[in-house]
Formats: sequence, structure tokens, C-alpha cells
Amino acid sequence: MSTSTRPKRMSPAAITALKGNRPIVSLTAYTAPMARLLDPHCDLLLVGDSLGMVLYGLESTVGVTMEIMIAHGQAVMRGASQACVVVDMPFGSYQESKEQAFRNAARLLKETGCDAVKLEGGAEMAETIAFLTSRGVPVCGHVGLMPQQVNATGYRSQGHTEKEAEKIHRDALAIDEAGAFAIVIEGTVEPLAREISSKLSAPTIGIGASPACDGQVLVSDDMLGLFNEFKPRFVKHFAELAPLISEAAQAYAAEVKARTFPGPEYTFQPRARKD
Ligand SMILES: Nc1nc(=O)c2c([nH]1)NC[C@@H]1CN(c3ccc(C(=O)N[C@@H](CCC(=O)O)C(=O)O)cc3)CN21
Ligand SMILES: CC(C)C(=O)C(=O)O
Ligand SMILES: [Mg+2]
Repeated sequence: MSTSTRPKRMSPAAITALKGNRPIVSLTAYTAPMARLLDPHCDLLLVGDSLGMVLYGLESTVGVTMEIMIAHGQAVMRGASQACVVVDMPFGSYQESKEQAFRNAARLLKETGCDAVKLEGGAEMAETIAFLTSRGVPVCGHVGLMPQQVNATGYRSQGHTEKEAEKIHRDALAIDEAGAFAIVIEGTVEPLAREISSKLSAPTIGIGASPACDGQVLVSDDMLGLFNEFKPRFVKHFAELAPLISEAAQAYAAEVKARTFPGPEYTFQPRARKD
């Protein structure tokens, strides 16, 4: 007998099980109201460390902290009811040792209630991913263009040379074997993304990695046309919200200056007294 009518969020295992059945739909979410709007349409909501650039105006994701990821993870959890919620581990919170990675991943799970964590890296992170997954932390991997490596590599698309492609292939296989429940492939040429997707047991979720991946993810503010500081080739605007916001602010400013806002319907008057 069912004891709850509340719809439960998708588990990492349910995400894995979508491979071979239908494409995985994923977007980033950083706040409760946006999570509420996106949740009905997504299998996976990613609290991405891209929020450092999108929300905080940082130059890169390198300055994002555990405290910031926890605050936004908590916010997204308040808005999500059916999608699997995955929180990015920020730069410096997992690279030092598998013990450091577990300590910080456990904080994310305990303090936000999220379903899984994501971390960037290939073969060098395989031992850490195996350590976490065997201890109850579902891990999403992330290979190809890795934004936390910006100081080492910049934001170049990946897999153009045979040597580069072979390394990314080995990296993806290593974290697949380590037990990642899904693997983000970012900014990677199509033939390589296709080859990796066909070889891995985990589903691949592409961002700038061709339609051959087992799912797709985009930064929500990018696809809504809200974030326009830069536009990677892989970003499609499914809406143009930035001009709508500018126009609304302009209309508001004009009404305030003309004293036509607030009109009577937006103004309190004293209630009639009975005595
Ligand atoms: N708003 C936003 N969207 C993102 O996709 C995103 C972030 N922020 N912040 C974190 C990283 C940074 N990302 C980026 C940033 C720049 C490019 C970029 O300019 N790429 C060039 C590649 C040129 C090439 O080597 O082929 C491009 O033209 O797309 C790509 C990904 C992806 N992530
Ligand atoms: C774009 C995705 C994959 C990400 O890592 C982020 O938003 O931080
Ligand atoms: Mg990220």
C-alpha cells in the first residue's frame, strides 16, 4: 500500500536507467523559484558552479566556495519535487585527497538533502569517485572542457587531435569504471562524444558535445537569453528574456517619474471605522 502521495524525486539510479531508453533532460538551477519552474520538465537539475559567473559576476568558477554551493543547493531543494538534484563540488573541495572529497561531498548531501554530487576530472579522479560511490555518495563525472581548469587550459573545445581524443576517451572510461552514475561531456567534438557515449555503461550528458550524447544540459540563464556576457557556440536561446526585463524596468521608471505608479489600486487608504 502506498503511504505517501507526494511525488518523489528521481534517483541517480533512475537517471542511469534512462540510457538506451530516452534522452536525459537537464538544466542548471540556482534558486528556489527557478527550480520550481524547471522541475516539471527536467530529469536532472544541476546546481552548477557556473553560478559564480552567472549570479555573482566572477571571472571564472574557481572562486566558488562550499558555503555558496550549500546555500544554493538548499534553495534549489526547496523548489524541486521530482527532478534528481545534483550539486557541483567547487574547485578546491575534492582535488586534495579522496578523504577531503568525501568530507565535502557528505556536507553537500547532509546540509542540502541533494541526491548526488558532480566533480570535474578524468583518470586522476577515478580513485576518488570509487571511494565516494562505495560509501554512499552518488557521483556524476565531468570530462572534456573542464571550466575549473581554466587557469591551466582556458575555455577551448576539446578532442581535436588524436592524442587529445585518446586521453579524453581513457578519462571517460576510467570514471565510468569507477562508478559514476552519469557523465557530463562538455565542449567536445562530435565523433569523440559519440564514441564515448557508445562505450560507457553510464549515460553521457552533453553540453557542446553533439546530439550523440545520452542527454543534454545547458545553463538555464544561457538558454533563456538572460546571461549575455559571453555566448559559447553550444548555447541556443530558447527565449530572449533580457530585453523583456530591460523594457519592464524602463516602463517602471517612466511611471514612477510621471507619478502614474502607484495608482489607486496599488495604494492603501484608511479602513472605515465602525465606532
Ligand atoms: N553562463 C555560462 N554558461 C556556461 O556554459 C558556462 C559558464 N557560464 N560558466 C562556467 C563554464 C564556462 N564555460 C564556457 C565558457 C566559454 C566558452 C567559450 O568561449 N568557448 C569557445 C570555444 C572556442 C573553441 O575552442 O572552439 C566557443 O566559441 O564556444 C565555453 C564554455 C561553460 N560554462
Ligand atoms: C554546465 C554544467 C555542466 C556545469 O558544470 C555548471 O553549470 O557548472
Ligand atoms: Mg560546473
